Amino acid sequence: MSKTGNDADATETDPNAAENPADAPILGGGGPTVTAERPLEVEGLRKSFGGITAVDGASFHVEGGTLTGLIGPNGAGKSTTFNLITGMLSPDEGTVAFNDEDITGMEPHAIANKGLVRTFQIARELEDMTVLENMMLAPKGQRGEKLWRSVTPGVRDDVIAQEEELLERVWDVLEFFDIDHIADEYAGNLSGGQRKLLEMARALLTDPDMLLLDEPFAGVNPSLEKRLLKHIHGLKEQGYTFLLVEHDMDLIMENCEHVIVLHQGRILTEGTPADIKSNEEVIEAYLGGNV
Ligand SMILES: Nc1ncnc2c1ncn2[C@@H]1O[C@H](COP(=O)(O)OP(=O)(O)OP(=O)(O)O)[C@@H](O)[C@H]1O
Repeated sequence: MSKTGNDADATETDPNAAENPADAPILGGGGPTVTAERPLEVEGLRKSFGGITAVDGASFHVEGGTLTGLIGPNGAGKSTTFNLITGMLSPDEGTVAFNDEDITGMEPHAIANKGLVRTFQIARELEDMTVLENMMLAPKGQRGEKLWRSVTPGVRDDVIAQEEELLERVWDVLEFFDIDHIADEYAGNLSGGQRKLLEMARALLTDPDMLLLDEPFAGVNPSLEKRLLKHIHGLKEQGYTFLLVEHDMDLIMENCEHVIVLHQGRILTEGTPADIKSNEEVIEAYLGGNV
């Protein structure tokens, strides 16, 4: 696989994108370190903003090694729930446990260090850096921070060895996402879909056990969407756990094994895609909502 060239659009049209998850690639040397049977357990989560109760006593869990969908009409509380889980917001009530540890109210970086990671849009200031530079910065302040912290000051060989180790891992992840050939491209020049791949690659570099994906397919063309899904299924096969917020109902129904429905801050119901599709309450919530 070439590590040179600036064909920024090459990843947009991959005729070889696998449709069968069994054909999905496997990331060498990766895999989650700890995965509890139920890595994520949310209990009685509540959050109000002034008079608006965004999350109103939500309880649910996510099984390890699954792709679980979190859906609901606009304003149902999905983003707020993500923010409460990842420490961006503190709940008024309730608890969040990750890998059997109470992480309620912890700082976002502490939660990421534990292996619960959310994908983030590439910040404006990172757009002037290349894909490779973006990747090299990714572990700092997140889970890979331990790699940097453990460097003894003044011991140059250690620093070099650790940088080499990081670089090797970076190339592994870039190759896994098929974006190694645009490593020298500025992040600001990437297409919407390529950014999404880079965002996920950065998140993966932090050695997560579980990834929270907030509309990862927004603005992504169908062929790249297929590729992103292929990667997600490949990672799932390796034991990674995913919680996905997504408005495209067909995509959720075709790809998630379990679906949780939020409505007005509460869990309306949960089950297999087939259960959810035929659930009258869900249909009503969506018809009443502004989907
Ligand atoms: N910071 C905030 N201040 C005030 N109200 C907020 C705030 N964040 C969310 N809300 C309100 O809380 C409710 C839930 O919002 P949230 O964004 O969590 O829903 P959502 O399911 O993610 O919606 P969407 O699908 O439209 O993104 C909405 O009524 C929203 O207006």
